[in-house]
Amino acid sequence: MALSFNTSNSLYDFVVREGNGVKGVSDLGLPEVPDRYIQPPEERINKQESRTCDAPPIDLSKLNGLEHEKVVDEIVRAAETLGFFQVVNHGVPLELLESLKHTAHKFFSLPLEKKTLYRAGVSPAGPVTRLATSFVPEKEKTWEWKDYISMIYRSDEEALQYWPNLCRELVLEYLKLSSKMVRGIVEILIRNLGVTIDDSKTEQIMGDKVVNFNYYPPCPNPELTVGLGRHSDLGTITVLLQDEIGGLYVKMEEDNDAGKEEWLLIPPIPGALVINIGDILQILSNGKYKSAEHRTTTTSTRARVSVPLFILPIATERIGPFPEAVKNVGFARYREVLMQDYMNKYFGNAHEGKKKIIDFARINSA
Ligand SMILES: O=C(O)CCC(=O)C(=O)O
Ligand SMILES: [Fe+2]
Repeated sequence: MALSFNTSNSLYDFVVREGNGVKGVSDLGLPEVPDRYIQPPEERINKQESRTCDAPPIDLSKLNGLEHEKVVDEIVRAAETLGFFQVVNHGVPLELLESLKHTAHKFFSLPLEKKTLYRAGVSPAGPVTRLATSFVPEKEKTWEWKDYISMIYRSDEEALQYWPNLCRELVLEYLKLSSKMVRGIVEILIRNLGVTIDDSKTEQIMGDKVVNFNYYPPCPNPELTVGLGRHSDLGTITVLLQDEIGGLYVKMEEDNDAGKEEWLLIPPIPGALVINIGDILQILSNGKYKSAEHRTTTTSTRARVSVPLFILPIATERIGPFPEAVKNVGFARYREVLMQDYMNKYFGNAHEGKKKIIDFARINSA
C-alpha cells in the first residue's frame, strides 16, 4: 500500500506531488517519522543544552519620548550582536496578531482540494502564492517538518485576486499596520551607518514584501527532526510572529569555550514581534549588522504556527555595501550582486547554513 512509504518515490508523491505536505504525514498518526525526516545527529536540536535569550523586549513606544536615543542604541546593539531582538508596543494591534495565528491554523486545516489550489508551480495564482513543504524537497536529503504558504505582495489588487480568500484581507491589513514600525526600524539601522536615507534608498532596500504562514504539525519524533533547518533569512529584515509554543533557536556568532556552537532560544513573549537582520542588510552594512543562523524544533503534541514578514529589495536592485559602511571599516567585505542572482542562489540550495549563500557576495571568501 502506498501509505507505507516503502520507497522514497511513494513518500515524494504523497507529500509533494499530491500536496498532502507533512501535515498529511502527521495526520496518518504514524508511530515514527519516515526516514526522510530523520536529521543527521549534528543537525538535531538539543533543547536541554540550549540557553534562553533573556534580553528584554525593546519598547518601541519609547522612540517617541525622552528615551529615544536609548531605544535607538538598543536596536543597533542587538543588530550588531545577536542579529535578533523582540519588540513590544510596536503599533500593530494585538487582536490582529491573534487573528493571524488563528487563520494560519485555519488555512492548513482546509480540505486538500482547497489548499492545493495554491500549490507552488501549479497554481493559477501563479507567482504570488506558493503552498509548499520543507524548503526545496527535490534537493534536500533530509526534509524539514514544515509546510508553508508564501504570499508575495506586489499590489493590493493582485493580492485581493490571488491570495487565499480566508486571509487576504487580514494579511493586507497586517502589511498596512506594520509598515510604520518596519520603516522606522530600517531607517534607524541605515541612519546609524551614516547613510542619509531618502525615499529612493528606502525603496531600494524594502521594495518587496512576502508574508508566510509556517505550519509545523505534531511530530512523533521531535528529537530526530527539525521544523526548519539552519538558515539565515534572505532579505533586509524579517518580522516574525510566533505562537506560545516556541521552538526558535538562534546561533550565537562565537562558539563557546569548548569550541561548540551555542544556540539561544528566542522565547515567546505575549504581544511581542521578533525582528531579525537578513543577509541583504548584512551586505549593505558591510558586515556591521548580523544575519544570524536560526532553526526551529518540532513538538509532539500540538501544531505550531509562525508568520514571518520578509522585507526585501526588489529583484532588479544591485546590492552592495553602502559607501559610508565601507568607509567605516576601510574596505568592502562584499561585492555588488544583483538581487535576483542572490535569490536564485538562496532558493537553489537546501538549508545548510548561511555561509554557503552569503559567500556568493563575499570578497576574499577564503
Ligand atoms: O518559525 C519560526 O519561528 C521561524 C521561521 C523562520 O525562520 C522563517 O520562516 O524563515
Ligand atoms: Fe528564518
